Amino acid sequence: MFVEPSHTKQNQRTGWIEVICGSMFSGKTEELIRRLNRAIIAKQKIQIFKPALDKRYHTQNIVSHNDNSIPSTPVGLAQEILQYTNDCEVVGLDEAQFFDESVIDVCETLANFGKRVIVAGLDMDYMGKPFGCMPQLMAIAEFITKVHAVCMVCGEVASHSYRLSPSGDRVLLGEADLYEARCRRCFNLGELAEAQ
Ligand SMILES: Nc1ncnc2c1ncn2[C@@H]1O[C@H](COP(=O)(O)OP(=O)(O)O)[C@@H](O)[C@H]1O
Ligand SMILES: Cc1cn([C@H]2C[C@H](O)[C@@H](COP(=O)(O)O)O2)c(=O)[nH]c1=O
Ligand SMILES: [Zn+2]
Repeated sequence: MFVEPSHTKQNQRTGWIEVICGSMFSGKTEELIRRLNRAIIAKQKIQIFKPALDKRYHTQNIVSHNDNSIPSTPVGLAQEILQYTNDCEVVGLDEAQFFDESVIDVCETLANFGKRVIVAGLDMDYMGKPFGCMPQLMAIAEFITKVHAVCMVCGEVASHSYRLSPSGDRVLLGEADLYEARCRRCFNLGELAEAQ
């Protein structure tokens, strides 16, 4: 389990970036909420953001597949985050794969200002390709946690998000009606069957 480093000297604090990545249903949002709740217990000021396009479950809150939730601010552009984060110590971002590419500079700026930045997002899309700015965010992060789901076909460790619909759009919001967590083998077998 990830244990956060402590900010020791108030006036000499360094910031950092943490990335939580994995497939759908792997527990990214749960882990983000867990870390943010611990920051709240530690009496730190937090701000949480999600891309405005992600309106599943709730327009404001971040909600996990097992119904944990925490209030957030939806933003259209990543740059808007800088307007809300002046006096906070911890910044959380969910569904980071959907943010525009300025999210990389925004995270770096926040960390350079001494803030703890926790970013959760899908590392791969439904084709098994790196998703949005997640590779760049992982490159600049101090800490990366890859979480895993359970393969819905064989029960092994799942790293992939298998799309059950024929849509070829990269962005297709949905839940278990449209996606299944799968291990590498079951993901590849599914792709193969579709191609035949
Ligand atoms: N195939 C699966 N593997 C693991 N957890 C699953 C699966 N399907 C549903 N879940 C539920 O999803 C929860 C994780 O949800 P969440 O944190 O929202 O994941 P993510 O943000 O990675 O999509 C688990 O605690 C579990 O209750
Ligand atoms: C793989 C994949 C997913 N999406 C969408 C589906 C969901 O709305 C979110 C992921 O949510 P989660 O919290 O990680 O479960 O992303 C998509 O648009 N395109 C994809 O390729
Ligand atoms: Zn499998």
